[in-house]
Amino acid sequence: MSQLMSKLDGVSVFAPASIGNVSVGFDVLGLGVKPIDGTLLGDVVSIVLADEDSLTVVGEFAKKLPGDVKDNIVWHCLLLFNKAMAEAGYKTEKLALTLDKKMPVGSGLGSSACSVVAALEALNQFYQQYNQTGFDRKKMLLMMGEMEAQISGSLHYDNVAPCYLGGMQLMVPDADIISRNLPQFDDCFYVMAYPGISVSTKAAREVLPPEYSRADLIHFGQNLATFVDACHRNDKVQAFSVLTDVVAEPYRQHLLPKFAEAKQYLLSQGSLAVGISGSGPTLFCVVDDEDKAKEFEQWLTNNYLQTEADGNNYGFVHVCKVDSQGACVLNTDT
Ligand SMILES: Nc1ncnc2c1ncn2[C@@H]1O[C@H](COP(=O)(O)OP(=O)(O)O)[C@@H](O)[C@H]1O
Ligand SMILES: N[C@@H](CCOP(=O)(O)O)C(=O)O
Repeated sequence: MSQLMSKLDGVSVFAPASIGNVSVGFDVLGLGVKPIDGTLLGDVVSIVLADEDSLTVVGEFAKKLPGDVKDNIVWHCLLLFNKAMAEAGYKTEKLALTLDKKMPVGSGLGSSACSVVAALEALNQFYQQYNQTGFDRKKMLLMMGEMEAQISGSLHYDNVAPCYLGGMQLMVPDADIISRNLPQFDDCFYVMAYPGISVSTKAAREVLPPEYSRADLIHFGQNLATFVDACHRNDKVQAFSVLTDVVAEPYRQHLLPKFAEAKQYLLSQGSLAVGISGSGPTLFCVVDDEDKAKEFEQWLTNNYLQTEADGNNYGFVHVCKVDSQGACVLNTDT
């Protein structure tokens, strides 16, 4: 073991928060985000060689996760990764995993995706460094999608893809590609307001209607197509002018106290767009002026945060920019 340990002390991977749907692309559009003040908004998974497989959960939101670590999605990621390694004929080792759960659960910030991506990428990085085995981008995305589906009840890549790859990701119906990067607007700020209450993704999917009208279908297709076209032409005004959600927001906003009032206020004050991040309750607001972003951060802190049933307030607001890097290995001294 000591000879093996000297070969590789361990690996830590950070996976960032993301905005699922971005209003116009239900289940098919997602954006990785990072706070401009350097806060690590995302989960970290660290791995070292051990005598037994184990998972330890630490961090601010550890207590919100299942008590038995075998119910934690990170544990399922280890099982899935080991199975894939065996199928590929690669050797695996006993590992001690630590999840630093920095992300609130049921927040609309892609919390489960952060854990899934950090875990699978940490395992992949570990084996790439340890014995030059592991998987390519496509296999990794497929495993990430499988884990996200297990936890949320349906397959959607709009959190795992931007969390893993960074930037704005558009899911394409081609099993060889899965996701394509869309050009983004470098001068835009995304003010992310997590009110501190939890909304389960599964429950927020169940409130959606099973069918949509022809008018909604046309509206949806036109908004998404116009947004994608505007991103490619670097036309910020056009892009954000069509950021309207006809699929989820009308049916979910009643789950988000004060969302409608906050949206109305922020749009009246010059925000380019306001929407529900993922399935909520986090609100995102787009602006292209840093002072305005900070002004909205303060307003949302005063007006959008809520008190949980236990009397605590777990909410926060961050001014973010696009995270173009996605999941990354942290230096051991980070
Ligand atoms: N590592 C983990 N991170 C997040 N959720 C987890 C994890 N492990 C298990 N869970 C469970 O998965 C569910 C995730 O809920 P979900 O609403 O999908 O969260 P989010 O929208 O924040 O990704 C919760 O019931 C949570 O207890
Ligand atoms: N497309 C999904 C996104 C869920 O995101 P989360 O951050 O709430 O897990 C949906 O809208 O259901």
